[in-house]
Amino acid sequence: MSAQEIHAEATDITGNAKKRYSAGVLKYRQMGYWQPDYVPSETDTICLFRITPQDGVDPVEAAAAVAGESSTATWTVVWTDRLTACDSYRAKAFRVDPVPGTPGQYFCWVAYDIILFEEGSIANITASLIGNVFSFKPLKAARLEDIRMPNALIKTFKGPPCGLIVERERLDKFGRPLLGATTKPKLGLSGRNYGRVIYEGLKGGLDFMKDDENINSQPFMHWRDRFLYVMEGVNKASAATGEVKGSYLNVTGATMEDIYERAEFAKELGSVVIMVDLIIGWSAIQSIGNWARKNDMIVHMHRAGHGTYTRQKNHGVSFRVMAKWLRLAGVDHLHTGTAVGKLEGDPMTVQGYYNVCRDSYTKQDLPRGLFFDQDWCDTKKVMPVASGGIHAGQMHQLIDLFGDDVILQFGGGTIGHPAGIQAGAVANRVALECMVKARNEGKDIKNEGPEILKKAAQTCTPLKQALDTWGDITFNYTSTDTSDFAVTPGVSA
Ligand SMILES: O=C(COP(=O)(O)O)[C@H](O)[C@H](O)COP(=O)(O)O
Ligand SMILES: [Mg+2]
Repeated sequence: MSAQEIHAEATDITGNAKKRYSAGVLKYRQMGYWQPDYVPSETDTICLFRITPQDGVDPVEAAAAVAGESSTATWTVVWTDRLTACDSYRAKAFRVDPVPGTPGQYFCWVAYDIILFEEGSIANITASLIGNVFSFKPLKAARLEDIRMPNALIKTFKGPPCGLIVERERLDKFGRPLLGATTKPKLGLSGRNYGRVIYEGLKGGLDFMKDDENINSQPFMHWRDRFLYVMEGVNKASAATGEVKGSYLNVTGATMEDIYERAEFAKELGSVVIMVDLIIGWSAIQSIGNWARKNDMIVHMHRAGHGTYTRQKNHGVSFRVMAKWLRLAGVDHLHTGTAVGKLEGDPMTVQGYYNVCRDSYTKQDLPRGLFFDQDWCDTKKVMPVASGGIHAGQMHQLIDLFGDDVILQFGGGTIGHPAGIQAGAVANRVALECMVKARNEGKDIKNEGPEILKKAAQTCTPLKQALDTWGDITFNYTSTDTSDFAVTPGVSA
């Protein structure tokens, strides 16, 4: 059946109210969820889903079902639709294209009226867009690839409590990426030993230290102990270096009451930053964002667990969508990948996540996985965090890929240094500063980077030791999540 025939059939049925609302089962496209002539309005949200229909299921009907199940539909006609402005409330699938080079998969575009979403609530948006529809039997798999949210919806969110511009002002650090490190081992250190690691890292030249994702309040170190020793380390290092220093105190806990109690104590101790993990959930993230806004606190967001649903290309949600929602929900830092480190990340796809965090206006950029223009309406910018298996020997690649507005975090790549933690931090700071200087002088750091590092190492033993230890370490594996398009139509590569 051609698109015109499908459209004619749907119009015929929707035009005939008796037939449309007679009890029984109709195809989703006959119920009005497929409208190939629909032109999305300025206030619509547009989603791009990648769908894999079951064998024998018509892709157009599958797309209509996605629109139906993520908005108003159920499996059969219900007369109560007629008690509503159902023509507006229905989401509309309006375009279906085969995924290039991937038989059996289709991209489908679905438009949602603004009336469908509660203002300022990511929980509500996700309940529709990545809710029941992902378990729908006629689909083998589905993935929310990208989303365009209208200005009217964007303006209902408060966004990052601090934002990257104000963060730099509070820290008094400009013109270079910030440096951090995740404390290792992840679990098991006592409070006093933990505080020592914090001091060493900051004193050696890092701007931030960081709690790991799974450290909360275990028997080996209760949270108050951790906070007290960490802040002792932060204060001593600030005094010794004359720089503002911070350590992301992980306030993640079992309940919102625990989270608030930990955040209040972090504030009382004078910390500039707290941390939460994605696993606390959307409502908790928005709540801690509100708390941070009131208390002038930077919120660091770790994203542990996202790979369970963002990594596979055929099912789940793209991290670019998660990044858009997290920016609106209200976080200041967001782990967005390294491309060169130990964890999943195709360089172009990862750059797409960075753009979503830092753009004032995101332009369509298919090679980076960005399907839509997105106006951020002056929502503050999120500081992206590159972390996971990176070391000083990759400094040129990291700066070339991500620029200055990024936090580069070397956990093992600081604490595993053969001459100790301070030496690890010195190596990273010297590698960073020599690379920024070279770039500012107009050097081609992408190609000359290894030489620039080698030269700096002649007068910096810790950097020499870092390069000798890790210089050859790479993680060259095929990425799972890559773009389906080499170039954006109309834009030369
Ligand atoms: O502990 C680390 C990194 O430690 P190390 O520097 O020793 O590898 C973080 O949990 C990862 O960055 C998370 O991954 P992502 O940043 O991709 O969410
Ligand atoms: Mg970790």
